[in-house]
Amino acid sequence: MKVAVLGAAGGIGQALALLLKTQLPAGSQLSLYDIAPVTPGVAVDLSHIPTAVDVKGFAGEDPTPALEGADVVLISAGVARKPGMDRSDLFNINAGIVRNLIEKVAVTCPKALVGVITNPVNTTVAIAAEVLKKAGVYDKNRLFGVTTLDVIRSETFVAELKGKNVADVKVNVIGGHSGVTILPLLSQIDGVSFTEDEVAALTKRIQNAGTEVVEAKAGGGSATLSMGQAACRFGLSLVRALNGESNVVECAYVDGGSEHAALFAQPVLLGKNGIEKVLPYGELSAFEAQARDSMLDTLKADIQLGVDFVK
Ligand SMILES: NC(=O)c1ccc[n+]([C@@H]2O[C@H](COP(=O)([O-])OP(=O)(O)OC[C@H]3O[C@@H](n4cnc5c(N)ncnc54)[C@H](O)[C@@H]3O)[C@@H](O)[C@H]2O)c1
Ligand SMILES: O=C(O)C[C@H](O)C(=O)O
Repeated sequence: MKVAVLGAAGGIGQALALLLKTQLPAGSQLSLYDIAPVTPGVAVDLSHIPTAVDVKGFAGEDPTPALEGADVVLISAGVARKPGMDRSDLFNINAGIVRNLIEKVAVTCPKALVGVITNPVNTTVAIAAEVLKKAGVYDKNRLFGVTTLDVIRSETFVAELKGKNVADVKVNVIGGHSGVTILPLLSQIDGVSFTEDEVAALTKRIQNAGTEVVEAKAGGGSATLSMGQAACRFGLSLVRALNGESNVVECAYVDGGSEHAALFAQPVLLGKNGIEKVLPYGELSAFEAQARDSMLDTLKADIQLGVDFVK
């Protein structure tokens, strides 16, 4: 099994690479790529950790050597927010970065499962899909926007608020990955109930959690460590499914035939070919149904921006 991380010298990339080096199954290969010249050194550093995961690092303009033979590609290359910015403000720089990297994926490892972390995810995944279509290798079951951070935040905040063991709290988050498009389904959590005020406040906190980190880091970037953990969880789920494990389910932003938008985050069952089945997200409360419906104009506009960028 070979996992490639693109953007591997960055805040997310290094945290993710460390977690993968310690948690990928024995015999896996970890392939790190970044334009930053330090990247081979990051790989040497990780290679001293005693696990049976082989690590190689590549720098420079061309990601091809890192992508050769990759089964899973996780992309966190690009710029991060500073206070006062929205994720959409990253579009101008990150759109071109994702397009160029996916063009290489299309040629080098078109069958890989690809997880896009780079923001604005609502748009960069649309860009990735269009690039893969243009190259004639698009498989909607193999492309994912990584929204796992919204899931782990929801689980953490709910456990904190309700005094639960976080290991017992499971939350699905649907929609997209920015502001009002992030919709945690709090009404469905087993054994937990909320007042209307709690639902409103918690939903808002989860939607603004990225900004909470950006402001706390005060110009030093956005979530990197929690995102490294989230991306590791998602990447390992892809690997487990590729290795034949059953019942691997994650929420992700996918082209899953949603009635709401061309790309929509919801739970998916993962298998050897990526998405095995798009799962229904269940019944919504009145609050959630209203929130879902009112996010759709924003989500569709974000997707269209990506489609237009490639066309
Ligand atoms: N999906 C999510 O939930 C989520 C969460 C947090 C951050 N993000 C996004 O992830 C991205 C990365 O965040 P970060 O904190 O790691 O940023 P960072 O600046 O620390 O790291 C980004 C890395 O990308 C590299 N890079 C830039 N252009 C590249 C290219 N063309 N090819 C390869 N590498 C390239 C840089 O050299 C840098 O090492 C941002 O867009 C951020 O908004 C997404
Ligand atoms: O908020 C950001 O800019 C980064 C990321 O999308 C997050 O949710 O933390």
